[in-house]
Amino acid sequence: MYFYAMKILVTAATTLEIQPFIGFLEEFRPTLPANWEIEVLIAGIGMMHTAFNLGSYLALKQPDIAIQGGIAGSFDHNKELGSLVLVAEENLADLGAEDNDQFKDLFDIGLWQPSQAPFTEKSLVNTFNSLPYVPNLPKVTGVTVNLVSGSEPTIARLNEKYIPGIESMEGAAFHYACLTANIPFLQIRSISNYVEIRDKSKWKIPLAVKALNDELIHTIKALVGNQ
Ligand SMILES: O=C(O)c1cccc(C(=O)CC[C@H]2O[C@@H](n3cnc4c(=O)[nH]cnc43)[C@H](O)[C@@H]2O)c1
Repeated sequence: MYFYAMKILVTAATTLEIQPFIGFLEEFRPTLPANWEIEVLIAGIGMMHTAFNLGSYLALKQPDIAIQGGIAGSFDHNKELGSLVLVAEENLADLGAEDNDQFKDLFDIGLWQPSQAPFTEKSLVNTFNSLPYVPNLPKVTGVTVNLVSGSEPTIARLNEKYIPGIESMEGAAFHYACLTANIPFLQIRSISNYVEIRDKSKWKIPLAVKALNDELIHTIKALVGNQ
């Protein structure tokens, strides 16, 4: 017998990334406990689309938990393509000013303060620790960019400044929206490629999508099971 209601949002940039999960949900939804809802939002690629679409959704629907799933680039070449990570904190890694050959973010140039809400010491940290289930995955720092990194100087700069595990184009917008709206969240990423000089032939998108979707399905089943 289930006594409480639960609304869960699963969001991704593209349909391609979570198509298998969408298929699973069609069959799983009728078996959900009464008063449970699981919805999918395809928010679009990049921070602008994610911030607007997710912000609008959260304001209207106010889910209890939000999960962002997506593929990502790994800075760590020891991580296998198709492996999964949980993003513990996010950084906006290309919002700022160029000072000759130096990049300065908005904290460096004093336009933002390191602990202004919802930041914790310059990062968008997932500070929620009361979710009923958290996947047991390696926790990493994410950087979010508008321009996918594909040159040695850029990769070196990001490694030095943020010590990131992964790079995406939406993670920081997701953390920002959920922290601001006070909605507990998880960002699960599956490694499709290494962050390196662009060579799309080396990307393993189907492998990463399969791993991501298996994990999303497992996470939803665990959340329902842990109610
Ligand atoms: O063709 C390209 O050069 C290209 C570059 C980045 C992403 C794509 C995609 O088709 C996927 C978009 C989606 O993937 C995430 N993603 C995956 N790997 C990376 C990365 O190394 N750096 C940043 N983002 C990445 C991203 O979140 C996008 O939503 C094609």
